[in-house]
Amino acid sequence: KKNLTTQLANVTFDGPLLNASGIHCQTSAELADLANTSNLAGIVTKSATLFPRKGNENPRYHDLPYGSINSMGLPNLGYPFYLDYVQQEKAKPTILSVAGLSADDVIEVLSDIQDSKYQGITELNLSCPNVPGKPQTAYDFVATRKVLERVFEFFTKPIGVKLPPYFDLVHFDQIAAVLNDFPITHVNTVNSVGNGLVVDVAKEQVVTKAKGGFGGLGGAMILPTALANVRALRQRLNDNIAIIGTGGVTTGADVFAHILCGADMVSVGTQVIKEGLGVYDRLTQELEALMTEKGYERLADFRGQLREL
Ligand SMILES: O=C1NC(=O)NC(C(=O)O)N1
Repeated sequence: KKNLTTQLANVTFDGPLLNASGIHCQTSAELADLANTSNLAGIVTKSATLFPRKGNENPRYHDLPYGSINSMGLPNLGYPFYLDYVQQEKAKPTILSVAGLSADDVIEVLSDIQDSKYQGITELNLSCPNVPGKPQTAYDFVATRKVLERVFEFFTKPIGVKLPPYFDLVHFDQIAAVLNDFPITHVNTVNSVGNGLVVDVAKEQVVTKAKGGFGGLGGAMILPTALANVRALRQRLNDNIAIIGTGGVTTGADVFAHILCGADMVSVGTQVIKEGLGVYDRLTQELEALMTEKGYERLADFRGQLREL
């Protein structure tokens, strides 16, 4: 057994693995499953909005050999349900994910969280690509600064942000310049790669209904993008901002790679859907075997130590 404990904000997790927000975390039953999942160190809730949402029409999730595409549209039970849940949850630490259809909605939800007894970590999802007509806020650096300025006028509890993937080094510089101005506890990078399109050649049609079939990409195919975002943000963000690496994890080596690029914790989404919650045991075993092979005892022995040529 290795020492896989990880610190995020004021919380100690007994391992590095989380569920990606949105995956098996929307209902009481799903959340209870997560509480009973070995080697899942913490629970991230489905991004919650001011009011409950049914989300987009089906089909809205499609599995692929190399990953997934989804166009869920933020289906959730409304933030009060999740705020109540995280104040009850005792089995393992939680990250309460929130999203807004407008900045005003975000402020209203976060005000209630600020006034609540919840002392855990909150995560502001600024990157959902699947609400028709709504932008991925974090692609707009001015809007992102504005909403964070409004948040930190009153919010004093631990809070991080869920980011979309960026693809231009200048954009890494720009988002880091915004985030470094705020007392956020972490960034969670990446959300799905927005607005991909999967074509069913046999049927000559798209595979998801909303937005003409455009949806967020996940799974193995986005690993290099996820690793680049973890690495680039680790190189640019203040040391006191932790990183949750998300995207493309299917093996223990992928978990190792995320941590090598600088991730403090790693979340898993698509692979949970493909393999089930037993995936956390497998990823942990594979990570520990790799650490043994390489002579590492703790995650800090190799975190952020990716070598250049
Ligand atoms: O932030 C999100 N990312 C996704 O890939 N899908 C969900 C969603 O559509 O609800 N939200």
